[in-house]
Amino acid sequence: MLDVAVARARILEKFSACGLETVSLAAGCGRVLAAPLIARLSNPPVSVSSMDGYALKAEDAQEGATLRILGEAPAGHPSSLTVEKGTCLRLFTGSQIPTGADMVMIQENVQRDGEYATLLSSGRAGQFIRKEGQDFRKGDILAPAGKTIGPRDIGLAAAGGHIWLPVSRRPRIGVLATGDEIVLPGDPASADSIVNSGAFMITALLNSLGAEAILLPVARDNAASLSASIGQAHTLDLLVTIGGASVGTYDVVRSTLEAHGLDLNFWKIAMRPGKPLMFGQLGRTPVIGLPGNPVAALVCSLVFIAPALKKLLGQPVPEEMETEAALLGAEIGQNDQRQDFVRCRLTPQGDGQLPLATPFSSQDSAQLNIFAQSQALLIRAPFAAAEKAGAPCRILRLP
Ligand SMILES: Nc1nc2c(c(=O)[nH]1)N[C@H]1C(S)=C(S)[C@@H](COP(=O)(O)OP(=O)(O)OC[C@H]3O[C@@H](n4cnc5c(N)ncnc54)[C@H](O)[C@@H]3O)O[C@H]1N2
Ligand code: MOO
Repeated sequence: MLDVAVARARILEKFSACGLETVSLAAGCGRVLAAPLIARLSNPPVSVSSMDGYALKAEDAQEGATLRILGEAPAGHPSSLTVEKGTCLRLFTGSQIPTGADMVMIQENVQRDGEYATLLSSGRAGQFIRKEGQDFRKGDILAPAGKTIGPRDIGLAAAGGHIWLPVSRRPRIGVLATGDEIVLPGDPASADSIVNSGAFMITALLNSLGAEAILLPVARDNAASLSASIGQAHTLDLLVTIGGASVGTYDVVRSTLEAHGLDLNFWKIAMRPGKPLMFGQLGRTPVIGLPGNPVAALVCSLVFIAPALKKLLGQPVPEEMETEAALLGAEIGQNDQRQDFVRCRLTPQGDGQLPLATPFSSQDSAQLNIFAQSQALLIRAPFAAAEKAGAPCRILRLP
């Protein structure tokens, strides 16, 4: 059985960026930038006031000084007047700073009497002025290629004068559940039916990570039924099958894929859950065969498909799986030859201490309830020795 890190590397080397498209700013949130975002404007484009008040010269800003008010300039209505010594201009938050002025006195510190303003405090040059380009300047890099665009990036892009964004195309990933016993959620079910939780869970995960996951119709455990969906593989960036990957008489996924020309890269890895994982290439489309047990299917998706998806999106992928440090919340026995991904609770600890990772007593790979309550997977290397509570360990946080 193949080592998990080797399997991950063999999968990742077969993936590369799947292409670009242009989307409107309004549709950009959650997408991945395909080129650096360069500011087309400065922000603010001119120096503006950050308060409601009066623009004046710092040399006049002495407590008790009385200045003549030249007029007013609301935001969006700049004044052509020049502030000379002994004068000021009424303005508001966002108003352009008029020529000649180099500071703003807030209105709370001004007593107005008709055309005259008496200062109730002193001030200094630059006070309450947002200088032109203070936030960013035309030509600055606002966000690098590969960044997932969030709501704050949308604001930044808008302020930088962008209405169209170059983004990575959302990779099309077909998710194909297989099995005679599989029914759709809500469908009439007999006592021996199993609801297709797997495909819905994987589709949700992949969509949340930036893919366009396509829930394919459930295929039955026969070549004819599987062939209908396998025939669509060339339209996809990745085909993911669920179930039928093990050694049972009705596990026909691999043989049917091979009949369609699958170039098998590997089958079976030293991982729990996830032993029957399969990987190969059908023409130009990579195919990942996930185990049927839904927990195994999702754990394999996190470990193998999530980084492959990053590559399809043109994002950098660390060479090794990204794990975090934690402490064991309970003692744990010696591991066997499979790298273990143990469902556990995470308990935060105070004083900058690492969280405690406590395994659930049942680790059955069909138990979705325990899986949903788990916050992390405790990772145990093949043949890891027994450990006492409090020992350092590595975890993978669950989304
Ligand atoms: N003799 C052996 N038996 C098994 C082995 C083995 O090495 N030797 N491996 C076990 C392991 S590990 C796993 S994991 C399972 C995976 O087998 P398959 O990938 O062939 O999956 P199925 O047999 O089709 O299904 C397993 C289980 O999961 C249910 N299932 C399938 N698809 C879905 C879905 N979309 N949503 C929810 N549940 C699903 C299915 O009904 C079965 O109960 O094999 C072990 N056996
Ligand atoms: O992949 Mo299986 O879930 O190891 O039991």
